[in-house]
Amino acid sequence: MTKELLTCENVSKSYRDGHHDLEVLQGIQFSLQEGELVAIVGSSGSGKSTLLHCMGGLDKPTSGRILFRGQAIDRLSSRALADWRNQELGFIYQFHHLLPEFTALENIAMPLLIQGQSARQAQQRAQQLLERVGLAQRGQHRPAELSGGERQRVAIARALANAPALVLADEPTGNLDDETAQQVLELMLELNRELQTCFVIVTHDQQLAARLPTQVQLHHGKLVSAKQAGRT
Ligand SMILES: Nc1ncnc2c1ncn2[C@@H]1O[C@H](COP(=O)(O)OP(=O)(O)OP(=O)(O)O)[C@@H](O)[C@H]1O
Repeated sequence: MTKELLTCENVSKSYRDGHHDLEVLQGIQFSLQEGELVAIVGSSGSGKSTLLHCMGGLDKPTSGRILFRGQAIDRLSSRALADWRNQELGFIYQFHHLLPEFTALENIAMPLLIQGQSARQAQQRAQQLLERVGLAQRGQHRPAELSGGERQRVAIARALANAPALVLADEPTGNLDDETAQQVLELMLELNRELQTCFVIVTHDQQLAARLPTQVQLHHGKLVSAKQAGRT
């Protein structure tokens, strides 16, 4: 049986633009199930990143609610929101956002240290994750010493460090050549199956989106379709 993980309930977001309100998201309504794999697609400026940021509690809807396992995240104090993000969410960005002065291993261990794990525990977990993403021998390299694909693998490992229920990825392959993008996508598909972690992947790439079982399409801030493979 599927269980609801996150629900966008009539989510709208607008920004003040001089004397006008710029409506970036309008009445978005959909639910993610535990362990689901979803693409958010739409042309540039359609509101994909804004929606992802609202889902991750990095931005607040102007109206509507985001519920995580039934609890409205906008009701959380900023401290509770930060704890929620730490425990339940992982983020992957187009540009890896790894800390340049730290090694791959240290970058992955960082969220665990912040959570209060011992250095030894954090290192062990980081090493396991490095092995899982195929970079067992690269732990001591700094981001500048890794290829673009390797950096994204480290970013994926870091996003999974806390064993989150939900990973939000904003154009995770947008900066990679086609072959590397395919490999990085395959890795995310495998990890979704293995760990039952829900992945939401924002992408411009229709071919990549077609590999995912569910696609949510935005057009000018409105949800125009939510397609599920194998369902009508
Ligand atoms: N902080 C902000 N203040 C004002 N306008 C904003 C802000 N953030 C986003 N916007 C506007 O909201 C709209 C949607 O932006 P968003 O980044 O969500 O789109 P996107 O679909 O992710 O685009 P892209 O694919 O190019 O990254 C754009 O018109 C953008 O200019």
